[in-house]
Amino acid sequence: MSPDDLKALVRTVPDFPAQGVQFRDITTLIAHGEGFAAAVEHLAGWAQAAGAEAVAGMEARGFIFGAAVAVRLGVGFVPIRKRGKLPVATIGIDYALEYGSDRLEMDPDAIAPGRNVVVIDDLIATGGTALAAVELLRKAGARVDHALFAIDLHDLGGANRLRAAGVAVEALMDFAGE
Ligand SMILES: O=P(O)(O)OC[C@H]1O[C@H](OP(=O)(O)OP(=O)(O)O)[C@H](O)[C@@H]1O
Ligand SMILES: Nc1ncnc2[nH]cnc12
Repeated sequence: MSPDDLKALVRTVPDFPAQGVQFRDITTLIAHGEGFAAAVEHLAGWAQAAGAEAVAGMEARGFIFGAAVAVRLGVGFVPIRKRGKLPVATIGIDYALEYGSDRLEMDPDAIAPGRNVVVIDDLIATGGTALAAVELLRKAGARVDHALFAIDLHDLGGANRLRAAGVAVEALMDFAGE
């Protein structure tokens, strides 16, 4: 399936979770077996070309694509969690979202220092989540040079913010970001 075919599988829900936000919903994409597999295959190709030694994904939607790509490549998966979920001492960072703010945490033992980790999420909007994940992984000693997304809301500038932080960015689909 081409990226245009995949784009047609994404549902747009107006005014969720706040007035004026066009929510780009992957539920309909991942419900489609062939579409989900094709999206994972595209992302896995990029992750392999980036030399991924591990994949990191952000709770919750980043787990869906990130874990699938990790299994596809036969590498480990690093879960970047929302606040208060991990049973051990964590490193954490507060960050702003298109529609609110939150905190990401990770177990510093989840990745060996020096490992080449590729960050994967369903979507990049402002880039706040992905930048926080990159910062956390780097704090844990990982090398983070690549981030991959199913969807880029390009008007919101997140991909360029990541590039300014030294991270190469690829996305399967572009959507207007309002
Ligand atoms: O580029 P940003 O402006 O940071 O926005 C993108 C993030 O927002 C969504 O997650 P959300 O925090 O809504 O959580 P969820 O995955 O649990 O639904 C999405 O899955 C990304 O992680
Ligand atoms: N517009 C949007 N649609 C879906 N997920 C998002 N995360 C941040 N902005 C989003």
